[in-house]
Amino acid sequence: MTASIINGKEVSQEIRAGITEEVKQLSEQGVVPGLAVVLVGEDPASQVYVRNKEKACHDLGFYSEVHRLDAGTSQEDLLALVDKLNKQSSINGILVQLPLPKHIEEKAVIDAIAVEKDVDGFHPVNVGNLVIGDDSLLPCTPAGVIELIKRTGLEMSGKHAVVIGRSNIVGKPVSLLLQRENATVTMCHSRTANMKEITRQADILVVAIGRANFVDADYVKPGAVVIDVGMNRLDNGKLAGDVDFESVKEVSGPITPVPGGVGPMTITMLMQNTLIAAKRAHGLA
Ligand SMILES: Nc1nc2c(c(=O)[nH]1)N[C@@H](CN(C=O)c1ccc(C(=O)N[C@@H](CCC(=O)O)C(=O)O)cc1)CN2
Repeated sequence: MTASIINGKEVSQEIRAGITEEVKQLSEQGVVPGLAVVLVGEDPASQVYVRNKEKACHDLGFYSEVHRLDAGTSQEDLLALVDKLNKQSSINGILVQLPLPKHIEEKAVIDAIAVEKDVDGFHPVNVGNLVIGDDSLLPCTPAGVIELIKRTGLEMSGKHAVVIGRSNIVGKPVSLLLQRENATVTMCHSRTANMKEITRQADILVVAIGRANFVDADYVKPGAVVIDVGMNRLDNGKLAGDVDFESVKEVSGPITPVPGGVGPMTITMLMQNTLIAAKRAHGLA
């Protein structure tokens, strides 16, 4: 039997409809959420993502600023801009598009963003709050993964979730968020022995290993929910996930495609975080 497909675009639209409503209500109190996006250099994919963020702000009624800086911009100048945005009251969220050019230290820039404006959820204080279970701005892609699993109707509590990948921006935070939902979580990575034996026990399988079509049907327990966070650009220009969708969908339960699965959720959760940050800034959350 072929699995049902989890449509990330549709879920995004539903969430955005809710955000639009909240923005309308906030505007009656004179509050407009504001997002600043900073892009350094001309990476083509980053340019597309930044344009999409700008469009999302426009569509949802947010105030937005996009700062496009030369590839040769110094770290000092970038930090000065972040400092200025930290102090700007019309800005509730600051996002520095990654990757940055090699001469700029990513960590120095992330650490410089005010914790309450860190709508990427990458600042060490937000990461620490996530670890100890305190309120924090959640990283967008992992938050999107949890939202998509919820939409399948599967109760995560007590289920075995296996996460393939241990990156700071996806694997680690996703595993923490799954634990928060009371799932029993196992993490696998490039050095895991007998990976298939472990993944075949998963009721929920989240794949974020960065290798095109790595997971095939042999890795998957029949009926398991499969979430593919991979985005690999192939030599033919096409986008492939970390999951071999055609093979896996024959055995799995609900499954996300690439494109059209987790990807669209990333920008939507960013907008959600900016809304939360704006409400907190005005004592409304
Ligand atoms: N500061 C940040 N930088 C980067 C992040 C991030 O969350 N914060 N994530 C990625 C890029 N990204 C958003 O910035 C992003 C990636 C992919 C998508 C998306 O909608 N993907 C589509 C396919 C798009 C395509 O065809 O290329 C999909 O999967 O359907 C949105 C946002 C790295 N940098």
